[in-house]
Amino acid sequence: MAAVNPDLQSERDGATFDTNKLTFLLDGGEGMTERRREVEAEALADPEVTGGPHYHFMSRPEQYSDAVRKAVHYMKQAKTGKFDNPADAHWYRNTLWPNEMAPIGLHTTMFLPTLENNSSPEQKEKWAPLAKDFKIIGTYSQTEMGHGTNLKALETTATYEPELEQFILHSPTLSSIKWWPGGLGKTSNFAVVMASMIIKGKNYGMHPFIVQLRSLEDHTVITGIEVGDIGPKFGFNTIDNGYLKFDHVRIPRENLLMKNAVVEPDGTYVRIAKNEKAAYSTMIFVRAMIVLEVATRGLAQACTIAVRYSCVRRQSELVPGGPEPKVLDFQTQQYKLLPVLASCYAYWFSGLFIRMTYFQINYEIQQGNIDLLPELHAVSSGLKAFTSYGSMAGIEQCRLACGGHGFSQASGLPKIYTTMTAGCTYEGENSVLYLQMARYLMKSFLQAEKGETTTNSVAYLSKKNLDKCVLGATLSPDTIIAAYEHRAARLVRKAGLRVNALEAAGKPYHEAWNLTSVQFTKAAEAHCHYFVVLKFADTLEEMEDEAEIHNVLLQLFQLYACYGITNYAADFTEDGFMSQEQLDMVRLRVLDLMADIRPNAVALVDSFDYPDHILGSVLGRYDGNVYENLYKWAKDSPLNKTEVHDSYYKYLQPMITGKSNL
Ligand SMILES: CCCCCCCCCC/C=C\CCCCCCC/C=C/C(=O)SCCNC(=O)CCNC(=O)[C@H](O)C(C)(C)COP(=O)(O)OP(=O)(O)OC[C@H]1O[C@@H](n2cnc3c(N)ncnc32)[C@H](O)[C@@H]1OP(=O)(O)O
Ligand SMILES: Cc1cc2nc3c(=O)[nH]c(=O)nc-3n(C[C@H](O)[C@H](O)[C@H](O)COP(=O)(O)OP(=O)(O)OC[C@H]3O[C@@H](n4cnc5c(N)ncnc54)[C@H](O)[C@@H]3O)c2cc1C
Repeated sequence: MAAVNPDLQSERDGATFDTNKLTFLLDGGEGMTERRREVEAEALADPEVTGGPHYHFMSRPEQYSDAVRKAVHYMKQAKTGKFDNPADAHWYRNTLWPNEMAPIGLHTTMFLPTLENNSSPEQKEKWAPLAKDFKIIGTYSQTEMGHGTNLKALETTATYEPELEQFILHSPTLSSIKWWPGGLGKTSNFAVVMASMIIKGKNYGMHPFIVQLRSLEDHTVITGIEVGDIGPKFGFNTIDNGYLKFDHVRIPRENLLMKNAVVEPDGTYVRIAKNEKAAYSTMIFVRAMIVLEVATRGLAQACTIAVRYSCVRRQSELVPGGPEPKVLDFQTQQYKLLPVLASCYAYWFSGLFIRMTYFQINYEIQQGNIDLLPELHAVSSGLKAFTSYGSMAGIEQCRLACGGHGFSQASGLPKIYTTMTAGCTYEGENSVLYLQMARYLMKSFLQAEKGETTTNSVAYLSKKNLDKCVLGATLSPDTIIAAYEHRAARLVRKAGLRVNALEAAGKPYHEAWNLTSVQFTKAAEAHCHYFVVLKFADTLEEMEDEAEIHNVLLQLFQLYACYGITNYAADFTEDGFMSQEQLDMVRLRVLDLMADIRPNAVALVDSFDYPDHILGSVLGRYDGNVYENLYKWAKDSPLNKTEVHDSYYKYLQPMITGKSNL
């Protein structure tokens, strides 16, 4: 192993805390870290994982094909039961496909969970083992060319025919063609297809059906089905997002997944689920997972790259005539990166929270208690939107902080960005999800107005909030939380009152809502911001015996909160809640906190504990040996395989010399 760049080593030597211990906290315990490292180490030692062709030097068809090679490698091992623990499987896949979508990604994250959570016990017994053993490979096929958001408008029909006890799947229009599902184009042989169910002329809305798409013998497409890849995208090169068209394809009645609703042989429809949105359950699962597994990890990787590089990169002068400083010593560079680093930690703790909450509430839902479903739907929707947007913006900030080299694929940042930014759109477009949360906020506001107590994430709405901000220079968590509560409660109330006023002025509710929806998305964002601040503070409060780590996390918490206040200053000040003096103090504290955190910046990103293979970055290498590896990267570029490129003979030579050697 090459010696560590002294500029990076000195950073590590100067850290005030043990990075390992912080890693344990992030992973959820020392045992979890150890197990993750074991899984990663095994994967990293396997040439099938690390030895393939260079991702960036392949064409897209090659990238897809190589990802399928890896998928087969994964499936062979999974079949042995090696990855029966979901966490192990997850760590292994992250190492196998760093910042890439696996062609079987939808199989593991949506197809299998939908079979498990939406099937009757008999169906589960039939289908889940086939899927777990990869005897069938499936995807989740919901979105259509014409509709992704508005699920009530899905046009694919599943029309029941009692005589033959079959459903007939059909795509009646161009816009009804299924469009986007991952792994659909070339990889999957099965899909859960979401279609509007029609019985005796009545439309019962979207229901899940399990449908075979391709032969299990030779992968040829089943008669009546047309399926293919939708072409190159902004990113997601390794996955075949696909299209799917049905021409009166018949499937047995039993292929309706019947946990939530049953269709009897004579066509009688029986609803079982207490909540009519039960069929939406897989989306809640994925939204809850996106917060930590997509948004936060993408941002943490980008931060690792940019912070390490900023301690290796020397440029310009700080002291006139003096040596070139590390660029992280410029205050403006700290302002670019350290608030983003603080966001990473803030999102991480909310991600841990929503993951745990999802599993707890889903367990209750499976037992038939759906009381907390609206809370889970609202919080998972809001946090997905809030963190994916914050991460997208933060990754771009990291790229800008790396100057010219940030623009190279060698930085690893474009790949992280394009993979992560898709998370702002898929699984519910962010504005749409904020508006879902807003519905919940509006209801809670009305409850609070009636003097009822609101609970869980919206408990603060029925509390008496402070009229004046008591935030002082010590930035105690309680005063920070109170400020964020006040802001969110005020924005929710303002939006709620406007809806009421517009209605009172004669507007129908839907119009009043639309005319208030910008305010409501801002209120939802403010609510999420408060919630993330709160979960960070809760983590600090629950921490045991780790004074050094507590210290640096408290600084990050304060930086996250103060930076948020300065960015949304008007929200905190315009009603006279926070004074100009307090705002000025907060602005200065941001600068002080950056100076306090600066010596620990590298240790804070090291604590994320990403192996170089996962980062995929020359700039963010653990050893900091950036320049020699940038040079090597360039030499490996396919354009440098020959001294004179073919295009010279084809185009330039005839123009320059008037003759051609071809
Ligand atoms: C220890 C380590 C362990 C590690 C293990 C981890 C393993 C995890 C690995 C996973 C890792 C990462 C995952 C990333 C993988 C990413 C791949 C994803 C690829 C992408 C896939 C997709 O995009 S699939 C398609 C997704 N599509 C959507 O999201 C569509 C968005 N639209 C909707 O959801 C709805 O149509 C919408 C909510 C917008 C409106 O619905 P509609 O039917 O019109 O309903 P409304 O009338 O508006 O509302 C009626 C009431 O229903 C409530 N409601 C809506 N949705 C839900 C819901 N889902 N659940 C509950 N309730 C819902 C709504 O709030 C209304 O209620 P109200 O009371 O009337 O207000
Ligand atoms: C990379 C990627 C992977 C995907 N994978 C899958 C998959 O595996 N399976 C699958 O089924 N789907 C998948 N999708 C589809 C994805 O779920 C949808 O694209 C997403 O839900 C957004 O829906 P849409 O495309 O219809 O956007 P639209 O709804 O058309 O959004 C366009 C604009 O309209 C606005 N808008 C729409 N409705 C409203 C409203 N009610 N109020 C206010 N504004 C509104 C939006 O905010 C947005 O600005 C994937 C998409 C991507 C990009």
